Amino acid sequence: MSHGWGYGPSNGPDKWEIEYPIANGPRQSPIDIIPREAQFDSSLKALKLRYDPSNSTGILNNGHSFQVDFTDDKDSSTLTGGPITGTYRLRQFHFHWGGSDERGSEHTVNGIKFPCELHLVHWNTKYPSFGEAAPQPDGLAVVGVFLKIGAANPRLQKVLDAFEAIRSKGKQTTFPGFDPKTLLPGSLDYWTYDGSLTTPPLLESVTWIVLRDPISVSPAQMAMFRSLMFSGDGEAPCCMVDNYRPPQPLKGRAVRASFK
Ligand SMILES: O=C(O)Cc1ccc(OCc2ccccc2)cc1
Ligand SMILES: [Zn+2]
Repeated sequence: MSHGWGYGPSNGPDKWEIEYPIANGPRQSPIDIIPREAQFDSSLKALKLRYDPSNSTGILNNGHSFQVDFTDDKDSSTLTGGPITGTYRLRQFHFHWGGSDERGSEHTVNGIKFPCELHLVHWNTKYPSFGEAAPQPDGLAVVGVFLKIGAANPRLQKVLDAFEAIRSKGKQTTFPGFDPKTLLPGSLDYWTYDGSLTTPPLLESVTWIVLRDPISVSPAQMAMFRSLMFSGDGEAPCCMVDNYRPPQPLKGRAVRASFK
């Protein structure tokens, strides 16, 4: 039975290099973002995120996180502008979080961890599909949004309310009519750099677009994230927590800012 990667002591981020040597590659993610070392780039365009709620289809516990999937057979939910050229289509969004409020995000800012981080995954339509785009250096663009402890987030609650149907690995249910724009902060100011998937296969194909401003999440809502299970029904129960990869070496990469 394949051991499979995960976030535990025997299969976690420090072990991924064994099966995925690119883990030590030149453009790995996440990274620690140091704002005063980011270069303001006046040529960076504003992010344009146009999402059609009718494209949301389902929500799935994939054993590493949960994801909300979107139909991506048309240019109806897209990312344009920002640091990218052309049109990228929304494929799915998912989160990474910690076992307590002082950790959980993948990217950090001046070494500070947030309790949770949202990733909106888009693929470059110059390629015929997500699968063909995923290995290409300009194949994917992921928008990262930090979650910060504060007031309960009613828009996020719509996602959390689906959890009872996807408690354990492999469970999924329909999730129609959800607008991911409701999970974005008021400002779309961002940092951007060339990076990778933050989970195996760790492909170095992601243009990262990390929003400066967080959205809110309450402690009770964070507890709901932690009520999901890495484990499947009939397996030894294991709470889905700390499903984040720590920051990786920058290796000379530039981090650009869309704002002063
Ligand atoms: O947002 C992230 O964590 C990066 C990331 C983005 C997309 C993603 O999709 C799964 C996947 C992508 C390519 C090949 C196999 C599986 C997996 C990770
Ligand atoms: Zn992610």
